[in-house]
Amino acid sequence: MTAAIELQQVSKVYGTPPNEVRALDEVNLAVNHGELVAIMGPSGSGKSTLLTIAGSLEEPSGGRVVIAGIDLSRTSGNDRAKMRRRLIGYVFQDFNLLPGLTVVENVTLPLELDGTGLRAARGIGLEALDRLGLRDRAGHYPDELSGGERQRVAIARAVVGDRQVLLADEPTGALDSVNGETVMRLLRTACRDKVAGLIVTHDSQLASWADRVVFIRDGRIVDQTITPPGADSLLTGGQQ
Ligand SMILES: Nc1ncnc2c1ncn2[C@@H]1O[C@H](COP(=O)(O)OP(=O)(O)OP(=O)(O)O)[C@@H](O)[C@H]1O
Repeated sequence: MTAAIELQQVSKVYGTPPNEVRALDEVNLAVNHGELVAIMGPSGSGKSTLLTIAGSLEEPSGGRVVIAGIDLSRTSGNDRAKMRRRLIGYVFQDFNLLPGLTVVENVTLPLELDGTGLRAARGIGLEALDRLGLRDRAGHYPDELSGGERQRVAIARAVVGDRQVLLADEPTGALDSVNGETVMRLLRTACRDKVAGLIVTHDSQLASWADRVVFIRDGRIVDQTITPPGADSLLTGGQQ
């Protein structure tokens, strides 16, 4: 099976000698469709760099990134932008919702940018909101929502349409522990089928929602643990 995301010998060097920083050092990582992988590691170890490179928001200094079988180094800037809109969803700690758009408009924006008609986009957006328990908030503006609700809107926007890759950098960082658990459960659910998820978190309790936890230090993967099946349901007393 082709992995949804594949990093092959990926390195990233910022700056120039003598001030260069090797943020990633020949990282190999593959995430399959339906798999959720958590990245953990100390501050400055390269977690965010790994995520931005996996999401084609930055280019590696060496190595290859392959998304859904497509080698990004062999695509044009235009095609990469298209892939980012169509295949990859991003969830950030500060939600990144546009304040002047309603909840459903925020969710459907990536679809519309990609040419989906207004009505069709709205239908798909409402369905995604429904799945996240936010249908009744569709016409509200982001500043009328709680932090947990805003993060759920960001997840709806990230998984709407044909997304195959979900990338999240500290997606629960601004939330209390109850909302943090809810968001992790939703990310877990979003990654059950075709979507591959890669999340950065510093919270080992939340990381245990993932199928696999990858530990990174000084830009290198130093360890991996596989979460035993059913561990996430133990955390919630079986509620999914
Ligand atoms: N644009 C940049 N220019 C120069 N150095 C950078 C840049 N971005 C990141 N770095 C450096 O690369 C290294 C890895 O940074 P990165 O943000 O990936 O770490 P992180 O593990 O996500 O850290 P944190 O947990 O503190 O967010 C750090 O030493 C950082 O200072």
